[in-house]
Amino acid sequence: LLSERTEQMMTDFLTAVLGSVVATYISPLFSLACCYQLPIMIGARVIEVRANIRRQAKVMPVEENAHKLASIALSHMATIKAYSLQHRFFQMYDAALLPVEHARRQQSRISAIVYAIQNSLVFFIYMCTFIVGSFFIEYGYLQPFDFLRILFLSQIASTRLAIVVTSVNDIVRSFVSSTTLVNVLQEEVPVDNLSDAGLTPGEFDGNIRLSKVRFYYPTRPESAILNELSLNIKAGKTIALVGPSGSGKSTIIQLVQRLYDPVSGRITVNGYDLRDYNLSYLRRKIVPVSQEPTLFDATISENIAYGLDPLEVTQERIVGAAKLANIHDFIISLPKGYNEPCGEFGAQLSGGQKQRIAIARALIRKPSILLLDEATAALDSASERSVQLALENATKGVTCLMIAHRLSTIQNADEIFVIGAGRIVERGNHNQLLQREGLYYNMCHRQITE
Ligand SMILES: Nc1ncnc2c1ncn2[C@@H]1O[C@H](COP(=O)(O)OP(=O)(O)OP(=O)(O)O)[C@@H](O)[C@H]1O
Repeated sequence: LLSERTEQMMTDFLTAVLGSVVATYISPLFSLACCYQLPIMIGARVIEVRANIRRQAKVMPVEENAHKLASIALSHMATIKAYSLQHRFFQMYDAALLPVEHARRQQSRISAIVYAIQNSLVFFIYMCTFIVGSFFIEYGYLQPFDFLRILFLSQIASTRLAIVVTSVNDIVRSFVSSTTLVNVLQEEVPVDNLSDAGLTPGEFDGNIRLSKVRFYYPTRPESAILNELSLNIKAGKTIALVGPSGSGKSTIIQLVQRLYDPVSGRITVNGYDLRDYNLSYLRRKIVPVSQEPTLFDATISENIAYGLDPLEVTQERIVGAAKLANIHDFIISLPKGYNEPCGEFGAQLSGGQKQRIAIARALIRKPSILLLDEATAALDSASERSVQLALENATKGVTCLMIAHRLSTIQNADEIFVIGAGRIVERGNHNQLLQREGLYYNMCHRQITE
């Protein structure tokens, strides 16, 4: 009898333990799984995030267009006002933003539906649990106490799981963003502007040699811009590039700056291949002045010294560069002198003044090679004279490679290269080229008769 009682007790005990384990661990999970809470919540979130990401991918280029339009409008405000184009730009901007608005509305709708499902689902699950629980209790499959345990544990579990569900949003977003980021990081950069590697020789004489350079722009590999072009520029000389529009003059200047690398052939400066130099060293030695210099929304001093170590640049150096660039007298006539703001894109200055500040910015770097891409083309004849004077100062003792459409501005160049169809078709000084009566002669003749 004793053994029978003991056996019965043991069985009861084991059943109670097993039942309690099942009730504590398996039943709540089972009930949760049965209630579809987790899969539905996660599923809804994933659908929402994916839909939003897909929509975002479509919206992004549209948003970029709108941003571009806004920045064009800002930088050409004077032209827009002059031609009364404000209304047209408003319409274009509105039209550009319409698809964005549409997509954003769709995104909000999807988010609202998902939010509603998630929140009502909890109450729906309580309802299901009570219905199923009362059924089990009624038919003796479950004790009321166990049911309460299940309910209590499911609540704890669902709160924890809700945290997981909210993170799904971030996980999917991070996954998509990190994929984009990794793609960007893995993209091959033709010229790595941030690299610290490369030569920084103590001597930099300014000899430039282009040997059989072939080049096409990466976006247009089918049209060759330079065809095995070779030219040699001696240190300290002033060289002019002339030729018809689109013949590749600015491209040569960009290659010498190493904004691009030649497809084949070599460009050497100071005897070394451009690719071997440290880029920031190279950019200090080879300085460009373009037709429309970019000034920043900062003071004149800051614009002249832009990018240089503030500890290295004294006011004396800034003033020295401004004097050489023939702009000092104008600067000191301003109410705040060197601390006068230039305005956005240098809007508070004339074309000639901007150009001379840009020349001062180039000169303060003490370049060995100066690249002038139609530096006086946008100026009237009075401004051109003062900029020309600034350039004469700037080019003393440095190698200067210049492009000019007005051939009168390059007559004194040591050598003139006439570019045609990506090659050098004529070379010599002004008088030699006139005597040849070739392309240069015709260009000069056309400009005199115009
Ligand atoms: N970033 C670019 N991508 C693709 N093609 C370009 C790019 N820049 C210039 N080109 C093309 O390369 C050719 C040479 O242009 P480049 O600016 O060197 O000529 P250019 O002789 O300086 O002309 P211009 O005298 O009119 O300034 C042109 O046909 C031009 O359309």
